Amino acid sequence: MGEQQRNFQLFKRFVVKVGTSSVNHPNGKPNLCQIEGLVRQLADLCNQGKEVILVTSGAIGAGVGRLGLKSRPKNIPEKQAAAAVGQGVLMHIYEKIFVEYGLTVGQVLLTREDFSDRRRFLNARNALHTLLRFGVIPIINENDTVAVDEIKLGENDNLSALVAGLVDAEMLFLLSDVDGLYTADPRKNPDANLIHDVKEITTELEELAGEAGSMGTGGMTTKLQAARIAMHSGVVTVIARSGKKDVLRRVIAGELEGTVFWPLANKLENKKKWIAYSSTVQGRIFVDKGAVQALSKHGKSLLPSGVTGVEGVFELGNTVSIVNPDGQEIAKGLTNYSSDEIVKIKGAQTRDITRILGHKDYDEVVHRNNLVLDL
Ligand SMILES: Nc1ncnc2c1ncn2[C@@H]1O[C@H](COP(=O)(O)OP(=O)(O)O)[C@@H](O)[C@H]1O
Ligand SMILES: N[C@@H](CCC(=O)OP(=O)(O)O)C(=O)O
Repeated sequence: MGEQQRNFQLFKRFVVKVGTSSVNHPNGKPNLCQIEGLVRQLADLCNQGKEVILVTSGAIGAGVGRLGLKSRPKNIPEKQAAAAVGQGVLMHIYEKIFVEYGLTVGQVLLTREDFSDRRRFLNARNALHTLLRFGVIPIINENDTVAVDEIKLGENDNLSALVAGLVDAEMLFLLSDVDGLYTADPRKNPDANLIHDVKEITTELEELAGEAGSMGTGGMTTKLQAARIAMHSGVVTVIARSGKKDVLRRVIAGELEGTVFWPLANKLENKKKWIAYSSTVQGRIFVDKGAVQALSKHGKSLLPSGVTGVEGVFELGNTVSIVNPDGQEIAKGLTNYSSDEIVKIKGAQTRDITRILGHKDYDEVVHRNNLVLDL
């Protein structure tokens, strides 16, 4: 991607995420004008031969509206119930409007586990690719009715970035009730300025990101998390205002709209993308300074000799976090040995693994092909 070359017309596959604040009015009733405008734009992209995947929030909000609740529920069972009602309301509206444009939609409800379990991840990927092959527009939301806290993402920014990685999209839109990322929350600071381009998500930038408005969940914090995942996955991400007329067409044509997050030069290959952002970390492996050097500077695998400790209970093939002597995570990877085995072989030479464990399937605790640095 050329320097600041804002022209995305050649892109074929787009993930468009629309937040609660764009889909619902503050009372929870659907914002039909906004939904209609969005569907019209998505339909027009399809008419140009492009593929679109819609990630939509708003089920809980719509459930609140339909049930006539006074406010958004705080406890999980009520959120689950509101989502069960609201998801149907939402899909009914989308289906009705998309059909007017001659397009077919398919509902896909995902949970965290659909990403963290490699088999389910590949299943979801196959299903989505098949929907696209059939010319269907997948409409995705988190499966709020069954997703309890432990398996919940809780907001759709991260979900949409994982979906963009899952379907190998070229561009991710995070449509919200704000023009993009500002130097401060524009609701609280009217002098804040819009940032047009981001090439790296630094800690200074993260400090600019504030909380959600009255309806949304994640605010700018989760949008930056999503942008980081997308940047590492080679996906261009744009935060823009959903209510602006023809915003998708204008951004794609290269107009100076929203905040564009540019992908990093070295995008992660598929398996590493999954290790870094989708899989669930099951434990931590502590390493010494020499191992940090070997991994970070010389692209080596992690050998038992560099391991100083283990935390958590995990099995062969699980994802682990690799931690330096200062307690900072330096990498994630798939382990070749269980936590019990690593306790026994930590600090040992590879030639001693068989003597200690009675078997040796691998020299490396984590092979460099299954290791992701620069998270
Ligand atoms: N630095 C910032 N730049 C822009 N918006 C910000 C910033 N910090 C916090 N926000 C808030 O984030 C809100 C959008 O996030 P959120 O309410 O979660 O929307 P959505 O439902 O679209 O995901 C904006 O309305 C804004 O008030
Ligand atoms: N899955 C939830 C979305 C939660 C939420 O508020 O998300 P967002 O508006 O993207 O911050 C729903 O449909 O209500």
